Amino acid sequence: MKALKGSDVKKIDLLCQEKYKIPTLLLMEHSGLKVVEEIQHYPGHTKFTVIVGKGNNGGDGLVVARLLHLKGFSVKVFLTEENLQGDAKINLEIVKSLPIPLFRDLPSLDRILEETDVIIDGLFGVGFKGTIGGIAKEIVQKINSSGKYVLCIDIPSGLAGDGPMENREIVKGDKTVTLGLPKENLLLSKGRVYAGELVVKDIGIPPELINQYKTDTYWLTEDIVKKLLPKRSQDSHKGSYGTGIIVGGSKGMSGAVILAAHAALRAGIGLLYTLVDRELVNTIETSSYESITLEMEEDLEKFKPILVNYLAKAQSLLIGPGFSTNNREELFIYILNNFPGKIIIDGDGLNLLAKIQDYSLIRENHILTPHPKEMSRIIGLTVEEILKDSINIVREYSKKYRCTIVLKGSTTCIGTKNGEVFLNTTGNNGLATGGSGDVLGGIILGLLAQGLSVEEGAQLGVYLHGLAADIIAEEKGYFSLLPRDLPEALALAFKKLY
Ligand SMILES: NC(=O)C1=CN([C@@H]2O[C@H](COP(=O)(O)OP(=O)(O)OC[C@H]3O[C@@H](n4cnc5c(N)ncnc54)[C@H](O)[C@@H]3O)[C@@H](O)[C@H]2O)[C@@H](O)CC1
Ligand SMILES: Nc1ncnc2c1ncn2[C@@H]1O[C@H](COP(=O)(O)OP(=O)(O)O)[C@@H](O)[C@H]1O
Ligand SMILES: [K+]
Repeated sequence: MKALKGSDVKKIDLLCQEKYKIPTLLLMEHSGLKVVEEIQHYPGHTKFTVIVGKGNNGGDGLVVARLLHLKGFSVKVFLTEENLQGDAKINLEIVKSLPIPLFRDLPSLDRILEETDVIIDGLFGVGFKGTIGGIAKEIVQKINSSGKYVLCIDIPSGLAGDGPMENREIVKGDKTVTLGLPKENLLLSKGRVYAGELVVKDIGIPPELINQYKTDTYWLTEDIVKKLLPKRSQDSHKGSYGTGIIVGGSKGMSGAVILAAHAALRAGIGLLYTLVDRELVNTIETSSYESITLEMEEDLEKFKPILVNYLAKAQSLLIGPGFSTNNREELFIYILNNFPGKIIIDGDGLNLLAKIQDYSLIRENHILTPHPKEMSRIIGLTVEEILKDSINIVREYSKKYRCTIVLKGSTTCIGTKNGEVFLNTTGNNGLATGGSGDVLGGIILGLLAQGLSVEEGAQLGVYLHGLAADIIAEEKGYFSLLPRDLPEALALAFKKLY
């Protein structure tokens, strides 16, 4: 599904009017209807307060107030400004002609909120810019301290639709009904905290317009990833599903390779090699039956001719899980320069990259899979700076390095060399255990071996990894989920998509 920037909303409004002759007043009516439709899911809530700001978000709020009143609910409107314009003004006049109580003085707000079941936030929409101050700031504070159920129209007031999310007063919603298409920041980890449950509602924008409208950010939804599934056929053999190599592991960190190996195998790979230090060979052998274990030699010069043969076997390579960064530089550089296939650089592979600081090693068929701290080591911004504006930062660096970047988190941002960003929201806090990232690397490795491009493998892999965790959590909850559970649950995740 496409995700919009604040500026896209205005452009889409204009296209609706000019190309499809749909007046914005109709879109506003539709928006109000869809918000009310969502409110009706909550029986027992009969008293509503709508907070109305001076823009079109306030106009949507006024439609909601009218429709709730017509349905017989008790509705109060708190107006921040008398002087509304355009469609919002028309809706204010309608509300004024009905017996809906209107309030304007701030001191009355505490009492009104006290008496309400649900607060509907129509203070600011995507037209919000800069910082929040004055009366608006006080209103947001009152909403947030009310303890009442808060439903945000389009976006929580104070949250920017796209771009950097500043630390300031923002409405904390229980639910956000976003209109037409989701706005970029609603899908990021930080924005999701304010949005609460996110519901996307169709407001009558013609599908032709949406299909033709170009965006460079997408929400990874089932319809997108389904198309990326590798094909399997009855008439096939292990050679049909590709070969991959995992280069990783070190003393005390053999588990990372085992997790990645199980994941690659459950992702459908035909043949899997692991390349590890001599002291790990036995451990890997006894834990991963289906993979073939290759032994790394300490003297790189002597090892090179053997290594070249190993590398020639595979289409995809994962380097980094549990690899350690001690004395690995030369081997790392050699592999990056001599493996022509698709490479996933994860964990200590990324730390080596940050240590070596030679980003010319990165090529188009490489995927970097950093968590925010690893990203910070590579690009030199702080974790906070990265999380505040992840979409634009991932876009900038995946274009700059001309590769695919998977910035992991509760929302994972995938940037491609062409500047597209895909946002993934499958997955849950059960994944917040060391080892989950190793499983992700393995899944992507398996998909790349089966012929997916780096862009496709990253999208499908990240989606499946989260979906596997969601499938487990549905039955068993979040606390006890372990990375080792994920490879097995992948089977159900694939089945859900096929
Ligand atoms: N195509 C769509 O998606 C549609 C969107 N509509 C609604 O329209 C909204 C956007 O409307 P607008 O562009 O009027 O914008 P908003 O309703 O977000 O309001 C912005 C208003 O607040 C003021 N403002 C901005 N930043 C401020 C700040 N920091 N402090 C104080 N005041 C500030 C602006 O000057 C403007 O008057 C959407 O979020 C949505 O709710 C619907 O009405 C219909 C169709
Ligand atoms: N709260 C969460 N919600 C969804 N996904 C999460 C959450 N926490 C972690 N993850 C996912 O788990 C994985 C963790 O990877 P990483 O940080 O590299 O850890 P590891 O040390 O296990 O390799 C990533 O894919 C990330 O997106
Ligand atoms: K709002």
